Order: sequence, then structure tokens, then C-alpha cells
Amino acid sequence: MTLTTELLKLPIVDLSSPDRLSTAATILQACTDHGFFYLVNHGVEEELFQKVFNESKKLFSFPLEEKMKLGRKDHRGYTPLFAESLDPDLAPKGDPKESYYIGPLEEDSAPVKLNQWPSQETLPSWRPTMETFYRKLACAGNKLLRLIALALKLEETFFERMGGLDKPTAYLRLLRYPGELGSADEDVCGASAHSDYGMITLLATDGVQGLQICREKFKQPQVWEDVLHLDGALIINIGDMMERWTNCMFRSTLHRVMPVGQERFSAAFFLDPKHDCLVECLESCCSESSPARFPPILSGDYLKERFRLTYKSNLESIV
Ligand SMILES: O=C(O)CCC(=O)C(=O)O
Ligand SMILES: [Fe+2]
Repeated sequence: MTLTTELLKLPIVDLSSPDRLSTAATILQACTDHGFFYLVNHGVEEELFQKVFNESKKLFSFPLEEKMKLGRKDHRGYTPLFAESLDPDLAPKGDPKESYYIGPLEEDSAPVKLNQWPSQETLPSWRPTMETFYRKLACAGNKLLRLIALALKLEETFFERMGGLDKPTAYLRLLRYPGELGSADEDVCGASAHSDYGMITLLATDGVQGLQICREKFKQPQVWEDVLHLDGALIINIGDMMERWTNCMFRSTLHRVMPVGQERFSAAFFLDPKHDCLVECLESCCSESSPARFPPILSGDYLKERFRLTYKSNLESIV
């Protein structure tokens, strides 16, 4: 049994504010209290969001055989409905959503091209739109990581060095939740309850509601609160890796997407540390009375295990 409450007021962080210390303080509070906040003045224009969702819609409307030609390889490309379960215990059948992954953008000169792109003849604007979106999100993400570092009393470039502005270890996941599967069944989620695995996630939604968070994951019955869409804002959430790094000072909050009987598009940008980055408790987050709760782990090893559990079949690793 779950209860849903109506109103949730998430903090709003202004990425362009000149008062960086006060912004860092807001972030600290938001990450400790909610693990979720809105980001405004982030540099991604409203028109670009529209373009991304339009292009995304075009691709998802292709026949399944066409989309399967771009089927996910090396964690890039198309994943059909029910192919992944964000909570394998609650949703053993898989989640009713389809997605498309874009990995780190390669240099033109890179010997192996891993990303898959729809053909230029069918969708000429698709690739340039997604590449622009990816780069702008990476830029916003890195700026935000500087503020998060300030909030944690670290050198401003600490996370940036781990994630790498030069080579962001980031995946963009375009998502489509088909409205027609919207059911009155409480147990069927568009995306089952999960927390994100990595450092931070930047999320854009098309305005159709459905996203909910549960702030007390161990409390029963679970209380789910709606995260309302805020025009032009990105929704940011802390991932498990960051929770681990901060010794649980920052929360990686449980979230899910409920069907609302309407087709819904979103785009999640997962910004992770480099795979050889050792994630160990930050000094500012432990003390004698609050010792490190987790042993150090390589980011790549941690993510590999989390992905192994998520993709029950057709298992592929991102490392
Ligand atoms: O579609 C959404 O609003 C959320 C997606 C999400 O949580 C995820 O992909 O990890
Ligand atoms: Fe998520």
C-alpha cells in the first residue's frame, strides 16, 4: 500500500547567480533534505527542449523493426518496451517505457564509433539536435558540479576532474512512456521505483506529470510526492555514487514515474565519474562520530554491478 501526498516544493537553484556561496548553501540544503531540486538559468534554451522532444517523438514513432536496427549495443541505441526494470523485484516483467541512449560524443577522429544515429535521410536534424543538447547539458552539469564541490568544502574543480569536462562520462537517455498503457493498477509504473546510480542526473520533462519521489525509502507505508514540472527548469537529482561519496550526507532519493494516461517524453542526462575514479568518503563528510560507511570503490566497478542487476537480459556493460 502506498500513500500519495499532493504538494512538494523543491528548492530552486539559479546556476547563473553571481552569489556562488549562497547558491552553494542552497544546494547543500537541497541535497541533504531532498536529493532533488530545480535548476534554472542553466543555459539550455526552451526551444532546444522542444526540438529534442520533437525529434525524440519522431524516432520513437518508427516501426519497431526500424528501431531495432538501432538496438542497444555498448549501452548506446534503442531499448524497447519492457527491456529494462529499474526495480527487478517489483517489476520483473520490465518497465513500460522505451528509451534511446547516447553515450559520450566521440571525436571525429576516434577509431571506433560507438554511438548509433538514425540515418540522415530519414531524420536529418536528429543527430545535430541531440549533440547540441548533450554538450549543453554537460556544460550545465559541470558548472553545477563546481557549486556542489563548494558546498562540500572541496576545491571547485574536484568533481569536474573526476567526471572530466574534457571527456564527460555521461549518458543521455531519451525516454517515451506510452500513454495508452496508463492503467489504474497502482503497481504498474512507467519507471519503477529506483535511485540513480551515478553522480548527478539532469532531467528534462515535456510537461506531462508522473514523476514522484519518496523521501523516506525505508518508511512504511511509502509516501510518494509529485515532482511538478517547472517550465524551462531542469530537475536535478543526486545519484547513489554521490550519496556514497558524501557518506549519505547527500541523499540519493527513490523516485518513479507513474502513468497518467497520456504519452510522456523525458530526457535524463547521467553524469558520472570516470571509471577509474576511486570513490571514497570525502573528508568533509566523515568524523570520529560519523565514520565512513562504505569502503572505497572504483566508479567503474560500482556502475558495472548496478547495470548488471538492471538489465536482466541482453546484458551489456557500459565499462
Ligand atoms: O522520466 C522521468 O521523469 C524520470 C526518468 C528517470 O528517473 C530515469 O531515467 O532514471
Ligand atoms: Fe531516475
